[in-house]
Amino acid sequence: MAKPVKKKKKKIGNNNSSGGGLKGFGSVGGSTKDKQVDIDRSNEARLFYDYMEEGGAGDNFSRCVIGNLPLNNEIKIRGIVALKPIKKGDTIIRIPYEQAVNFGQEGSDPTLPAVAFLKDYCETLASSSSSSTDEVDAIENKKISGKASYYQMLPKFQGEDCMSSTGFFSDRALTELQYPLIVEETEKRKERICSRFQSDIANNENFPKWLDGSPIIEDQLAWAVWLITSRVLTVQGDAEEGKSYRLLIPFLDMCNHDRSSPHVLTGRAVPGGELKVVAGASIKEGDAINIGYGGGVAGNDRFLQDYGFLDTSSNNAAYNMVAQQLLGKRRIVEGIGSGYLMSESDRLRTIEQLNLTTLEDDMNLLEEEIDSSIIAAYNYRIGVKNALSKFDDARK
Ligand SMILES: C[S@@+](CC[C@H](N)C(=O)[O-])C[C@H]1O[C@@H](n2cnc3c(N)ncnc32)[C@H](O)[C@@H]1O
Repeated sequence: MAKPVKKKKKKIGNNNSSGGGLKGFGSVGGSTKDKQVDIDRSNEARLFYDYMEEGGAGDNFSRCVIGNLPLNNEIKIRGIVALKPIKKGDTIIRIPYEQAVNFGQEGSDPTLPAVAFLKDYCETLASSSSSSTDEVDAIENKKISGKASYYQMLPKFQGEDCMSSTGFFSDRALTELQYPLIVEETEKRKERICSRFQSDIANNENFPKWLDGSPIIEDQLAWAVWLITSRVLTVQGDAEEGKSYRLLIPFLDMCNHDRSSPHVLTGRAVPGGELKVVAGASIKEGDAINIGYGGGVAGNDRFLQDYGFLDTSSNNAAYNMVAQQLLGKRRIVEGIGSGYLMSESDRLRTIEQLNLTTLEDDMNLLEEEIDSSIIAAYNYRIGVKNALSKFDDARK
């Protein structure tokens, strides 16, 4: 009897595949190389692509993949890169709603979704690698599968990325910002983390353990809060329901920020829905697929607290926004005083702090400094002072 012909499952990462699969793994053409993009060919990434394909999102990887992209002349960061030209108006990324992780309705306290995330993260990774607590071993032996393969791709606890947000700054680095409202909001967020940790985790014997079996510590909740503020998107639900939800959207959450990005985010948090990035301009092979964070209205006060980097795109627009707040010409977007103009007393005490050193002093201090948080603090106050002086010059 003839053997039944088995339908071969198309495997992502197979270099011979055309269309679907991960065409780019071995075959990205010249321009990607010219742009110095290293495509992520790790086992971890392949397992993640398999998971996405199983959930119906495999077509994305014929258009774009994860790579390390040059951010400026010095460093590269992980992001999404185009594998082929994409026309304006075409879909770049398309993720079924069912593959997103929904942390409930939008709200101003990030510790709530962070607790939900931390619980899911620990449970998902524990059940996936139950026979091994060693992450590397688990990946190499392909024990990581399903959603765990996505969680495995997230920036790690105590990794460099999260340490650059103000929640992880030393007291000295916070002081060096010369910006009291950031210091106060950071402290308020830390207090919230502390009380949420006590109420929902420390005294809850049913809360899952960390990956190595030890009880969860407060710093792990702080890391989860940073993951929420830096990666979760607020997406509207059903049009009639009128609610918005906080979604962690695999793959789409690997797009970096560029204020001038023309690409558009669309979609709804509804069963059967799709979350998309649509090309707002034509894309060339090797281009980074960036999106604009913070709805285009967030300044560097928010970027440093929520994402852990300073936005210098679009002629330092993110610094100009902070300067406009300080001059009473722009409302505060989020955090302390949200929705209002900065009070006169807050403006005065901030300007007083910024006047403690001159721009020249700051540039000299920056040159000597090696601590990355203090470097970020100096860069922040230099950026704000430069923006303030531009407005001053314009007034003269
Ligand atoms: C939504 S994630 C984007 C993907 C992320 N690079 C990754 O590897 O998972 C947001 C984080 O990426 C980094 N990031 C995004 N855009 C950036 C930019 N323009 N400059 C510096 N870091 C950026 C920051 O660490 C930020 O908190």
